[in-house]
Amino acid sequence: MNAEHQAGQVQPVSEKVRVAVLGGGSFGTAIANISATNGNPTRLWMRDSARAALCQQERENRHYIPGYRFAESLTATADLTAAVGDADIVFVSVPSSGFREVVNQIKPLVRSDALMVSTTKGIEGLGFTLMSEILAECMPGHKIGVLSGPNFAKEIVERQQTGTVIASDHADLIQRVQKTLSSSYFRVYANADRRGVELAGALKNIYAIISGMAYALGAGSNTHAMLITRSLAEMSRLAVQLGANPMTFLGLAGVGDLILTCTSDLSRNYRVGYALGKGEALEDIVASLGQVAEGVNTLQVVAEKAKAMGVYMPLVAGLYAVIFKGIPISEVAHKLMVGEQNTDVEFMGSAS
Ligand SMILES: NC(=O)C1=CN([C@@H]2O[C@H](COP(=O)(O)OP(=O)(O)OC[C@H]3O[C@@H](n4cnc5c(N)ncnc54)[C@H](O)[C@@H]3O)[C@@H](O)[C@H]2O)C=CC1
Ligand SMILES: O=C(CO)COP(=O)(O)O
Repeated sequence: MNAEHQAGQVQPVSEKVRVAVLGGGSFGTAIANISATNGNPTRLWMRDSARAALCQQERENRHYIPGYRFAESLTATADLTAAVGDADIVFVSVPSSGFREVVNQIKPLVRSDALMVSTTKGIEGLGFTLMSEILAECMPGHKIGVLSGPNFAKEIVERQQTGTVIASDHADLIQRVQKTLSSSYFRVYANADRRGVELAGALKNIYAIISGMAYALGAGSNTHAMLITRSLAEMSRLAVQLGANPMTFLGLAGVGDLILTCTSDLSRNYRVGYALGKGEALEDIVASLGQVAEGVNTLQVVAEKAKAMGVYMPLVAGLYAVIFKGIPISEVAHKLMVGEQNTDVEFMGSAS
């Protein structure tokens, strides 16, 4: 059950499930409404009670996704016990910075057989911990999954045909999530490589920043193609060292999400890179974004990890030098092009 194309093997599961989605931002709202549109009683939890009440009253999350009408089965709430108490599936869709805090809050409230799924694309700095590892650590005994793919919330709510990936060691979790979320515009593929799918979703944000920066500096099509391809090589090189399946990087959660976020200004990470390329200061960019761009934190965590593990990641090192050491982009770009040639083996495994 390793390949994405095996999504077609869903067993019929007739009953609807009770769903909780934690995090009332763009993606949490989109996932919750997909589930509710499929008829599943779904609670969307947000920490701000005034906003939850407003969303419930207006039947939309006007702040994050204006005009996206809530399905009848969707309830917005700030009551965490009510949200997760009877849930069959809990999706955690808060940014990585708040993930552990939220998981610790729900720990005593969730049913022992509830399926836990992270949709968050980030890495916790302390110990290079993935979100599913936080779930495993804080909620032992629960079946855990990761949902990731080329999935702009804005396009999901427009019902643009979209593919995503649910990754888990547990076939029944995969089937449940497929049944809960699948529709004519949202296809959910299966993958048993949880680690690879999760790493891919987090790592691509770094390269989206680089692509946005290159675009701002007027890079041509040759440059963009080189950047995206070398990004894929670099991210899979690290992930394989961390136990991921390289094939995952040829799928939707890998190259699919990388292409999406490296080529579209709907990506917040791409927009951060674009603004950096135009000379704006990082603090100003992040402050004006109003939404999370996980790539900046992920960059720091990954740069340290690559150094500690001795994994060759020149693009990560280059972006780190630009953002955190103040080295001019032109200098870094020049070094990347004329650096030691013998380390630039194109394919993994064919070491020089
Ligand atoms: N927006 C998108 O297209 C996609 C986003 N993602 C991932 O989903 C995660 C969430 O992203 P978005 O919903 O887009 O972010 P967002 O910035 O739109 O919303 C984040 C939400 O989480 C809430 N939040 C932040 N810290 C919290 C805490 N400690 N406790 C409770 N709530 C907290 C915020 O108040 C806000 O409602 C990120 O890791 C992102 O990479 C994944 C796929 C697509
Ligand atoms: O992960 C995403 C789409 O798949 C969203 O990317 P951004 O966080 O860069 O907007």
